[in-house]
Amino acid sequence: MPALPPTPPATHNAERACRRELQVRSRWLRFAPDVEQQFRQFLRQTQSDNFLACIVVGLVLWLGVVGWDVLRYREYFQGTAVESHYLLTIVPARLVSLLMLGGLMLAARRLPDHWLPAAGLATIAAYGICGYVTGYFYLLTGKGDAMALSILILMTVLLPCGMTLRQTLPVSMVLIAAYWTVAWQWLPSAQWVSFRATASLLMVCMGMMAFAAYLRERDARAQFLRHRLLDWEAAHDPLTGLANRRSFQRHFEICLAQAQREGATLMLAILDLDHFKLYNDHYGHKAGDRALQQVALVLGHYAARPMDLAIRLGGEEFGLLSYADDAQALRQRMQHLLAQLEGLQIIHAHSPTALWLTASIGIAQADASATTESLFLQADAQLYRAKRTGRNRVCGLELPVAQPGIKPVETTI
Ligand SMILES: Nc1nc2c(ncn2[C@@H]2O[C@H](COP(=O)(O)OP(=O)(O)OP(=O)(O)O)[C@@H](O)[C@H]2O)c(=O)[nH]1
Repeated sequence: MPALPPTPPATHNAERACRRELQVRSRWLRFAPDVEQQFRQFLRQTQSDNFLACIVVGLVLWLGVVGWDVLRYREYFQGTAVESHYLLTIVPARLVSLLMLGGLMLAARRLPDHWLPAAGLATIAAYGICGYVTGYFYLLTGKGDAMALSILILMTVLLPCGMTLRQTLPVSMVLIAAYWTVAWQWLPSAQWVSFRATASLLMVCMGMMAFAAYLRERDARAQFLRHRLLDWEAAHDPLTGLANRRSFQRHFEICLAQAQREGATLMLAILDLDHFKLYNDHYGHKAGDRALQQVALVLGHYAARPMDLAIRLGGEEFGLLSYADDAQALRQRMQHLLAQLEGLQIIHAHSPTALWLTASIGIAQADASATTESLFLQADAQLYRAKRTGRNRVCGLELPVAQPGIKPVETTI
C-alpha cells in the first residue's frame, strides 16, 4: 500500500483545539499561542468601542476634578505662598493628562488596532503619574481626599480598556508601588495616618476591580471560543470534519477568480463510495459512519496545499478542489488515493465488484466560463462514467490538456 502523505487534515485539528481550550484553558486566561494571537485580535476588534467609552468617561471625570481644583485654588490658595507651588505642579500635571487623554481619544479611531493597547497603557501610566503629583500636593496642603479621587478615576479607565488582565495588572501594580514609594520618601510623618487609610482603600478597590476584570476576560475568552466553534460548525461536516458544501461554494468562487487572474488551473474531483448502500445494509449505520470517517481522513491528506480543499458533498460523496495542479498529476494522485482506500481493507463482503470498500472518482477542469454548478456537473458526468465502466477507477482529463490554465479574463476599461 502506498504511504500516506504526512500532513494531517487541519480542519479537525482546529475544532479539537477549540473545544479543548473551551473546556480547559479559558479559566487560566491563556490559550495556546496561535489561538491566543487570534483572541487578542478579536478583543481589539470587539472592544474598541469600550476602549473609547472608557477614555471618554476618564476625560469627563478628569475635567470635573480640574474644575473642582480651580474652585479650591481660588478659595484656599490665591494670594498665599502655596499659589506658586500650585501653579508649578498641578497645572502642568493636569494639562499633560488632559492632553494625553484627548490625544488617545483622537488616535483611537486612527491608530492600527495592535497599537491601541500600548498607547492606552502609556497614557494611563502618564495619567497615574499626574494623579500622584497633584495628589501629593493635596496631601501636603491637607486635602488628601483628592488623591483618592484621582486614582479611582485612573482605575475606572484602566481595567475595562479592552486589554487583557495580564496587560493591565502589572501597570496597576507599578502605579500602586510608586504611590507607596513616593509617600514613604516624601510625605511628612504627620500625614501617614490619613495616607495609610486612603492607600489601603485604594488597594482594596484595585483588588476588586482586578477580580471583575478577570471575570470579564474569562467570559470574553469563552465567547471568542464559542464564536470560533459556531463558525467552524457552519463551515464543516460534523461527522468527518471536512469542509461542507457551503464553504466549498465560497472557496470555489475565491479560487475561480484567482485562477482567472493568474491563468492557473482549477480542478474538481468527485469521489463516491461504491455500493455503500449494501455496506450500510449489512454492517449497520455506525460501521458506515466509521468507514466515512476513515475515507475522509485519507482524502484530507490530499488537500495539504493552502488553496486545495477536501469536501464532504453529502452522503457518501466527497470532493477535492485542486488549485494550480497539473491534470495528469492530479489523475495520478487520485489513483494513489484509490489504492490507499483499498489499503484500508474495509471489508465489504457484499460488494458485487470488490472484496473491500472502494470508490469511483470523476475529475473535471474549470474553464473561463465555469460556475460551481457547471464544474460540478462535468465532474459528476465523469464520476458516472467511472461507475458505468466498472467502478474503483478514475475518469476524466485522460488526454493531456492542451491549454495549461484558465485563460485570464480580458478586461475592458
Ligand atoms: N452510515 C451512513 N450512511 C450514509 C450517510 N449518508 C448517506 N448514507 C448512505 O449512503 C448510501 C448511498 O447509497 P446509494 O446512493 O444508493 O449509492 P451506492 O449504494 O453507494 O451505489 P453506487 O453509488 O451506485 O455505487 C445510502 O444507503 C445512505 O443511507 C451517513 O452519514 N452515514
